[in-house]
Amino acid sequence: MMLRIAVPNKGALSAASGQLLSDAGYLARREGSELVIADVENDIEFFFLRPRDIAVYVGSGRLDLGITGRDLLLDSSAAAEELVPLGYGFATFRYASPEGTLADITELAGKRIATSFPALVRADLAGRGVTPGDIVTLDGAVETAVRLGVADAVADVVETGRTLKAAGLELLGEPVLRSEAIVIAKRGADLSPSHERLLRRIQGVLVARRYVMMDYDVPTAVLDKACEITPGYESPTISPLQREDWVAVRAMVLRAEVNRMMDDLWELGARGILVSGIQACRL
Ligand SMILES: Nc1ncnc2c1ncn2[C@@H]1O[C@H](COP(=O)(O)OP(=O)(O)OP(=O)(O)O)[C@@H](O)[C@H]1O
Ligand SMILES: O=P(O)(O)OC[C@H]1O[C@H](OP(=O)(O)OP(=O)(O)O)[C@H](O)[C@@H]1O
Ligand SMILES: [Mg+2]
Repeated sequence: MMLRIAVPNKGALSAASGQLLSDAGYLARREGSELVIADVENDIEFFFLRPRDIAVYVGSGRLDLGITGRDLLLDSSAAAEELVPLGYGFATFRYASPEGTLADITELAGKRIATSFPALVRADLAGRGVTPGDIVTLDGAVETAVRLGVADAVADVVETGRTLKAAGLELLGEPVLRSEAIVIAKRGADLSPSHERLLRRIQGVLVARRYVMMDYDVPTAVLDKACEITPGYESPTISPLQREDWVAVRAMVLRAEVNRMMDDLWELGARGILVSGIQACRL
């Protein structure tokens, strides 16, 4: 049977999820409005659904895998679990209250809290032993709830913090959780070879985004030290050079560390240091 995958149809996770699947070699939405597309060549159907509903479909077992936000999964009561963090859609989930009113999360006791994530908030407050006055469940734009007098504080997704600030709210306490886009599956489900293949493709894209390939030449005398700087993903490749007492080294390195590594290698005596992108990989 065709693999069935749930993908966010709009909102903060939609464009990056489409890009990820397209980079992994799957068919992309042409109109941007299709509800379902069949990628016959890869034997996969993609269902474009509301990100909040995706855990429900996957938890029910009707869809094999889905992409959603960690916060949305935790707020749902679906029998679904996180398999792979995807490295985009980063946001924190936080409490906020009008500037200068509350100093600590414990002061939420007895207060009305507006949120689109009632289960997440209930569980978090219960874990802290704080009993709220009421949880006011709203569909969105919860920051406005305080100004309009239906709540004393909010619990919401915060990325830049601009929306909160504009509403005259300030952060309260540390983040409840750090969210990002994730791949989910039905809890405890066995993964078939075709599930595994899709996950390997996605992992391949994620690694190709995070790593680059580094090549350099180094005197044999300092090879060990050079390999400590660039230990590679598994192990660096060492090749002979025509020039005596020198070798060529090739290693995958984290993109974020490239410049520091090049400085260190140069000071060690390495030369001909080249960095190139990884188009795709399976590791
Ligand atoms: N700046 C952001 N604003 C909102 N959600 C974000 C942001 N950055 C990441 N996310 C994540 O996106 C997911 C929410 O998606 P989205 O906002 O598309 O859903 P929604 O609020 O139900 O829909 P919409 O806002 O389109 O009505 C959550 O997992 C959230 O953590
Ligand atoms: O910290 P910021 O960068 O300001 O982003 C966070 C805001 O973005 C989201 O709203 P969204 O646009 O999804 O609207 P919604 O509240 O209707 O879901 C979220 O609910 C916050 O309101
Ligand atoms: Mg939203």
